Amino acid sequence: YVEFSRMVKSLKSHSRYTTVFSQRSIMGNLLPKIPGISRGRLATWLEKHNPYAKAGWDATANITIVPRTSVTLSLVDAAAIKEVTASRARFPKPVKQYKVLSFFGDNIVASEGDDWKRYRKIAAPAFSDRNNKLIWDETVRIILDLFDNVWGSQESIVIDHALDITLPIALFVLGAAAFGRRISWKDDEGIPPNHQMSFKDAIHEVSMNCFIKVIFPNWAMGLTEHTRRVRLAFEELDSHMLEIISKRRNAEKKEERHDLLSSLLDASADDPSFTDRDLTGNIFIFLVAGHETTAHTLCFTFAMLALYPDQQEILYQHIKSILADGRLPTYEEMPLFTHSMAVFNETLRMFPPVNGIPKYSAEDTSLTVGNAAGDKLVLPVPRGTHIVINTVGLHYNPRYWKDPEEFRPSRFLEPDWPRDAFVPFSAGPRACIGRKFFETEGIAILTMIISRYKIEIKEEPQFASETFEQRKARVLAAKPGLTITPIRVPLVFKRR
Ligand code: HEM
Repeated sequence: YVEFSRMVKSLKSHSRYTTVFSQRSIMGNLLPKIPGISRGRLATWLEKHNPYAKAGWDATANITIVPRTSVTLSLVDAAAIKEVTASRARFPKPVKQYKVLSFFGDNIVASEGDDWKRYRKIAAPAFSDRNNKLIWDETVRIILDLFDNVWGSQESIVIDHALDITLPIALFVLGAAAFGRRISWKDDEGIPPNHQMSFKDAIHEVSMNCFIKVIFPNWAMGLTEHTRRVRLAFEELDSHMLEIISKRRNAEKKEERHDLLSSLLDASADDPSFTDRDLTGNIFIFLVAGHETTAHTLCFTFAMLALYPDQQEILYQHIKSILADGRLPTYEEMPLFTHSMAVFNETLRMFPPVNGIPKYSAEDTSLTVGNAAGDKLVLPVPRGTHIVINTVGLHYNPRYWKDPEEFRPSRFLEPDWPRDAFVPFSAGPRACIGRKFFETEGIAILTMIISRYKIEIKEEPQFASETFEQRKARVLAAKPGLTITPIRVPLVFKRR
């Protein structure tokens, strides 16, 4: 209580609001917006920069009572965010909040201090240029497989929800580039002896149902057929992973492989304290961290290009200028696809999958925040204060982004775009280690699809009379998930 009252006092007259439940509590995540009780799960996404404009400062404070009395400082000021992300010791990650992600073992995401340093050091070589080349080549193979063996000679392909293709694409790339296991669109692998599920089915079930494992304790997973299947998938993926590891360790002839698992195995060979559990924990976390984030970003990117055909045409013309003869793009050409990168950056600005990045203050300190008028305010930040980097509020902050509601990829082609005000991958030493992984697969996917197909929104009779704004709101509607989730993006891919 003493700590809490010190935190509240330190806010002096700074803008604050009180709710019973914090966003960190289960109820805070379940309840809708009820003034004084809960902010609602989608609050950060829906409110964007508005609460800060109203408060007159690019930081607001939320006083909460459950799970315990606390003050959460939410930031949309680029300089303050840079300071927080750069100072890992002063503003560490509240790892307790991530412990639920340790089902397969401790890992890089759910650790801090020396453990995290060790994991990061071992994981870093896995995200090398050689792995990026593998990601590119595997992505090209997966998209060609989609074109040839799923879409075939059809002139137009109707997809009821774009996630139906972006989730498998992201999963197949992870299967190949993280686990070294190729998965194809059509083939159904059989169930190997000693297993009740194939690797493909286990990895699919696990990645689609992570949130169930996060929410339900193990005993409750036995209650329904669906949760029992999810539990089985987790057990099966665990044993598939351990088998892959043991096969690689015991292989007589070591193949030269560049997938994440092989790199982790090589890098951990000199560290006897790095166990198989550390390996499964870290490989699994790449799946959690890299699947939904990538699939949702691809889905919103396709939706935006379909909603804004002029932007799609600019992108198509740029891709065509590089691949004039219709050939496949190569990894070496990746830096040339500047428009593809700009489209992704603009989508990640408008739809950052991770809406809030949590930190806390490990000492009594202060942060300087600004406002639209150019004033500065020094906010005392007592030890124990929770901090949230609000990526949505920052990305829609008009101090940094002109007309933030507009989809304008060209802003990322300007040499002086505000880099500190763009943090979809966080920043500083704990920034996303998979950023280049995503960019590599993303550019290969977008370039191949746009060079062959024109993306349009599916026309449906029941929506014939809607305005552009209504259509946009419908197509871009999102719900909460591990990351912000598009509800239904119906598209048509028309062969060019
Ligand atoms: C659009 C794609 C992606 C986005 C927007 C994204 C975003 C983020 C963010 C915001 C963080 C910081 C989280 C925090 O501090 O709580 C993070 C960390 C991380 N991401 Fe990503 N990510 C993406 C793709 C990937 C991929 C493809 C992988 C791996 C294959 C990956 C692996 C990781 C890992 C291991 C961390 C923890 C790093 C550490 O703590 O040292 N991410 N990501």
